[in-house]
Amino acid sequence: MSKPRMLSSQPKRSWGDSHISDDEPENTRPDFTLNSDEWPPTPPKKRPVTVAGAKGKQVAGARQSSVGGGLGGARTAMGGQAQAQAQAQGRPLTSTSVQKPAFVKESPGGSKVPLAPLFRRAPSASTSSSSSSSSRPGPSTYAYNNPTTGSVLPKKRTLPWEELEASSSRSTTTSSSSRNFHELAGPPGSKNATGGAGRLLMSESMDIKQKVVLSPEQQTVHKLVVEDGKNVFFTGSAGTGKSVLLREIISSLKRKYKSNADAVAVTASTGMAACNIGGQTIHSFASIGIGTGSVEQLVANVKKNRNANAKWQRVKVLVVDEVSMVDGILFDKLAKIAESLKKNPRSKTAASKPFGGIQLVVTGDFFQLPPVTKGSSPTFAFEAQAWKECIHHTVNLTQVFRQKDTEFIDMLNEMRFGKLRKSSIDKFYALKRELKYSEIEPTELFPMRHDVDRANTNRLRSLAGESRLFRAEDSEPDPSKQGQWFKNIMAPDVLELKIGAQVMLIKNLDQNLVNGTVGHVVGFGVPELADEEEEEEGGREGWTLNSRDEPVRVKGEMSVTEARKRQKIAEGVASGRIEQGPVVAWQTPNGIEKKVMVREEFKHEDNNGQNAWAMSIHKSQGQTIQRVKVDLGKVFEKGQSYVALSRATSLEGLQVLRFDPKKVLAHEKVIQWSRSLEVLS
Ligand SMILES: Nc1ncnc2c1ncn2[C@@H]1O[C@H](COP(=O)(O)OP(=O)(O)OP(=O)(O)O)[C@@H](O)[C@H]1O
Repeated sequence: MSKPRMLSSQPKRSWGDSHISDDEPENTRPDFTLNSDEWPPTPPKKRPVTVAGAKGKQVAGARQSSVGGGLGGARTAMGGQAQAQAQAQGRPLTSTSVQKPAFVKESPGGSKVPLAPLFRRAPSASTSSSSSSSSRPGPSTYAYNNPTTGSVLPKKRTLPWEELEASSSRSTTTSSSSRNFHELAGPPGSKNATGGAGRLLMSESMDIKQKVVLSPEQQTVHKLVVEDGKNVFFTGSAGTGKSVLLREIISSLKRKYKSNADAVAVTASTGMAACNIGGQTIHSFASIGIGTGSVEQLVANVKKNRNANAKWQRVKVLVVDEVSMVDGILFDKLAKIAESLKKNPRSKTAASKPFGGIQLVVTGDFFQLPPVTKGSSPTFAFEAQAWKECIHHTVNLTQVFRQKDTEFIDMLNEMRFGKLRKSSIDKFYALKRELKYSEIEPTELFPMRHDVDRANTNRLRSLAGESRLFRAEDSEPDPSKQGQWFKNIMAPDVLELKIGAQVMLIKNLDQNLVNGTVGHVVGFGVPELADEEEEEEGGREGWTLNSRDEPVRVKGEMSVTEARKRQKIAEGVASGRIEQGPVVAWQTPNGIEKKVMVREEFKHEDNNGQNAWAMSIHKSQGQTIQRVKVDLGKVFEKGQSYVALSRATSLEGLQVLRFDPKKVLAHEKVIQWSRSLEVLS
């Protein structure tokens, strides 16, 4: 799997979203730590951080950092131009990190916008016995009835770097892992560029990725999967922590099977969703192309392919994310393929085990986006025969983390089932009012991709100043495969930015700078300056260089070493050897502005996040967004309204345009199926 590195911007690929029916990734989640004894969680201890400054080095602990973002906009043409420019400059265009910044627009200062704290709502009191309705090992379906009243997660953190001098007067923070941003078409020696003038300092301490503790119900699922080895489907409404849990499960399973790299197949229904969990599409894993043809044909094809067959033989656990978009017919086919391929031909008595004996870990919310069909009604995975035979445990997560307002949670739940009360309808209508904001504009969600592109392009064009184009590099060594990965990630492969562009973080940098955080570009800087840190903080005696490049002792200036280094960097920037990246002022959930130099490496599992002024509802699936403006006018899919509105963390941060209760629909089959779910205490 290629490890994409991300670069900078210039639209080659638009930001907004890919096609409505395109695969769309889900967001990266912060790291969570399982601690069964501890709930509510206690904040982890801060760890000291060391910083590597030079390109390609890492800031310890900030491995997941990165920004994503994108603007719709001059994509193809600019991409080609940018590429040509980069090639002309002898710069590589390969490498797969993708950086997706979230960009938004400037705003004339103002109050900070605090993000809503994480909320845990007490789960419903309903509990009952499990049922088992299959002839196979009886599937049980339950929700964990969590009696605790959780507390808010630790919020406080400090970023590792403070950029003292950026192109704006505000302080800046930087953190990142490998920096693999490359500017393509930035104006050489741009005035906007921080260039050698920027200096990144390490701030006091850095509690990078603070651990989040899984809730008891999440832990229950984790145990069922990892310790008990059960076939589990866990579901739950939007914001109940399915993605967070899945990430933890994947990493635990990988540890469990560390001697067999192919033991855990991490897959999802779409490329984008797969990318978010560091996996591949279910089709790709199974080596079945688009999955047409009979089971026999598909099995024969796999057997002809040595690698594919070996992969099937070695797999022990199959993880499937976003299962709501997996077609039920495909699910049955996969089960039969697995049974056929995993059958032991040497054993006369060997009967096929369900799904070939592979452990299944499946998650998703069938009330969200359904399988893509051409006109006909979709067949859901839960309708598959193999589903009944193979899924032994269905767990319904009940604790909503994304929203804290119980009224809002109830409204969303009604919407999920497509049945709104009059009072809720009135409230949704009332949400058409303008949102108040001081700096960061609400991110607009549209059903249609072209509306997203238009919105982002218009906003970018309306900004004064020059565009800077950044291209992601792909670390994939095989030239024929380079860049392929880009289409499956949220980050654009080429991103166009200007100072003032509103962007959205699409990776988790730390506890505060999380996927979905929005900010705006305030300048362009050089990450290499991050090498020079704390010692130079304010007011002490130091050295600088005069116009003849001679060290001169001055008060409050930099050391001669630093001065020389900065000088070299300035020269490097001027000659094009050293590339700059965007400096983004993020509005963190606790209302603090943090500036971060964005030049990150994206790995498959890092992908997450969204963009700037606008994005599609499909792409927003999985996101948590503080201020959202949703236009439901062109909603065309059941579950789409629910996905869109459930991205918001609060009613205060949600504006709904063209709300129409008739467009709040759920699939009847899903409603019926959900009634069959029972709950266990
Ligand atoms: N145990 C937890 N403690 C604190 N916060 C959590 C926990 N689990 C999840 N969250 C937070 O809740 C929010 C929603 O989580 P997540 O995206 O995993 O939900 P989801 O069920 O996958 O949502 P969706 O179905 O909309 O994609 C995120 O901000 C996540 O960080």
